[in-house]
Amino acid sequence: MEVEIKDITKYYKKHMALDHVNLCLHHGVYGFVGPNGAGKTTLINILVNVLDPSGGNIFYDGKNIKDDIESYLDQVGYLPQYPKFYGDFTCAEFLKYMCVLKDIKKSKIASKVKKVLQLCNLEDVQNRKIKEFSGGMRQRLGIAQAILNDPKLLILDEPTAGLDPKERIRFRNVISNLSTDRIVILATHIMEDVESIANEVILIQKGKLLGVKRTEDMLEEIKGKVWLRKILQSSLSDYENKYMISSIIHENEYVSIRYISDQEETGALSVEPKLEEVYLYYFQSGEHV
Ligand SMILES: Nc1ncnc2c1ncn2[C@@H]1O[C@H](COP(=O)(O)OP(=O)(O)OP(=O)(O)O)[C@@H](O)[C@H]1O
Repeated sequence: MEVEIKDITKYYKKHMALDHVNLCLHHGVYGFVGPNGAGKTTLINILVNVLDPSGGNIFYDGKNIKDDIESYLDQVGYLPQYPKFYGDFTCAEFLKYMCVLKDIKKSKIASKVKKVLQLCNLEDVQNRKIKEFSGGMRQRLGIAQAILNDPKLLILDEPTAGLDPKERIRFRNVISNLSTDRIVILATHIMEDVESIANEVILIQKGKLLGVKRTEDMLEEIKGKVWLRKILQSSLSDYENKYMISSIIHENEYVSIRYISDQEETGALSVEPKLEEVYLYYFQSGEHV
């Protein structure tokens, strides 16, 4: 299984939202990461055929998706950034309805719905109306509808935004269990999610692909560049002007800061980097990719 994104550009009027993006994806979970407005949703909308690119092509297993868009879309599952549901449907009714829209054979609907309810931990609430669902339950329902057709390419646009930690972990586990033998693209700003489930990270900024990196390689790259130091409150602004600061904890007249510096920082403690700090390192200046 291979998805190849070849030379994709997208203009919104004169604004270039994607600038000759080239990318080749194989099975596994990819974190799709970049600042607001980087072009993630635009590329996703092109991948799910909601938008046409201004230039370039997408190939699925070597075939241009435009040559047989129906067969390609049969392989795609998609959870949009802001999914809409019919609140008066029960969870199970909604999934059955989605099966019909997805053209799933009538004889298979009951077993498909049962399977996704189980995978997404929704069995207990299958007969409740969606309007009564919490944010986490809605997101799991969003995944459930996206995997009804057992897609080989599963695309999730910011699926854990707004979820509490327990629901996020639950959601991450669901995604991990789905990741064998398919491509999962997870667009997110939550680096903790990327760290715990993605094998590789696609980095995008201002419409340009910066690279595809393994999470452990990214962490390795900034090893020895993250520092912890206790400073006086009064010198905080100097540090803020000079460094990328990833955390600030106030303790009376002192502040504990974690910050990123390429230089050896005498008097500061070198600490294990977090993926959030990698994000800062890559995107604050854009120089490091
Ligand atoms: N329909 C549109 N018309 C005009 N410009 C658009 C449209 N959709 C997106 N853009 C612009 O294209 C660029 C990429 O937007 P996009 O939504 O793809 O970014 P994103 O990485 O998904 O951002 P976020 O993380 O905030 O969701 C931005 O500059 C945005 O303002």
